[in-house]
Amino acid sequence: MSSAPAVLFDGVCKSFGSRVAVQDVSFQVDPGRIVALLGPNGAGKTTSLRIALGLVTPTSGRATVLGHDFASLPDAGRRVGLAMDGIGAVRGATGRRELEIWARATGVSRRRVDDVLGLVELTDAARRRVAKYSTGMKQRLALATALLADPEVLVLDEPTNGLDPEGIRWLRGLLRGFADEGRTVLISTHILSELSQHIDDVVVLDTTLRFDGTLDEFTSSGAVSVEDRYFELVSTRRPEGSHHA
Ligand SMILES: Nc1ncnc2c1ncn2[C@@H]1O[C@H](COP(=O)(O)OP(=O)(O)OP(=O)(O)O)[C@@H](O)[C@H]1O
Repeated sequence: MSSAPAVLFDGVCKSFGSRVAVQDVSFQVDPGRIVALLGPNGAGKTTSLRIALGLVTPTSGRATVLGHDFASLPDAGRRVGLAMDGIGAVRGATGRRELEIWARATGVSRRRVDDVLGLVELTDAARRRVAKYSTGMKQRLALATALLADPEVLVLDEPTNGLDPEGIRWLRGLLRGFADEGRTVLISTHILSELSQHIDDVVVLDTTLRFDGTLDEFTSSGAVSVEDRYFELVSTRRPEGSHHA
């Protein structure tokens, strides 16, 4: 496994026309950590993740994953697992079929498809069409896709959306087991409530970097609630139209 930072942002800026989405953001995500990327709607979280994954080119600065620009990361498709909106869905396919397509694309054995279906507890639903899945089941399938190649880094956009409390608890255990093996999880979220249960480090963005440290530092060792600290750090009123659909 790589000894480089799992993810590194170095002075990253991104503007879309005159709109500044991300401004001079630098932080590092270390291996073996579960890190939450927090911020209000339109704060630049998705843009930042897309920059790290080579899907968006920064206006200036640089982001690396496992020590490389994503585009030049050897074996990137297997070393980094992604669960983001718009990635994965294959029209009309069953859960198993969708995973098989991804397995073939990344050179993963079909046996691993059964393994990840078991890991995300979708074995019994594997032959049903994804279109009929509940939101929580779709989240599990997205996670299965991300885990397929047994990656070193997992990047998950809002992974608890649609999960019930039992599902959230299950996800927590799964991610902790993953990080305990020295792998890294970067989660983008704006759900604060369950953070304290499964996060090691916190990065707060609101166009600029507002915080980067451990959860313990974030809450001043429990003296301040996650919510109170968050609202101290971000602007609560956002200009009209700052949130894209
Ligand atoms: N492709 C694009 N073209 C123009 N503007 C964009 C584009 N992508 C993002 N933006 C703008 O950049 C800013 C940051 O958006 P981004 O999606 O990164 O925020 P976010 O923190 O992920 O928000 P949310 O929590 O609502 O998903 C917003 O003002 C958004 O409107």
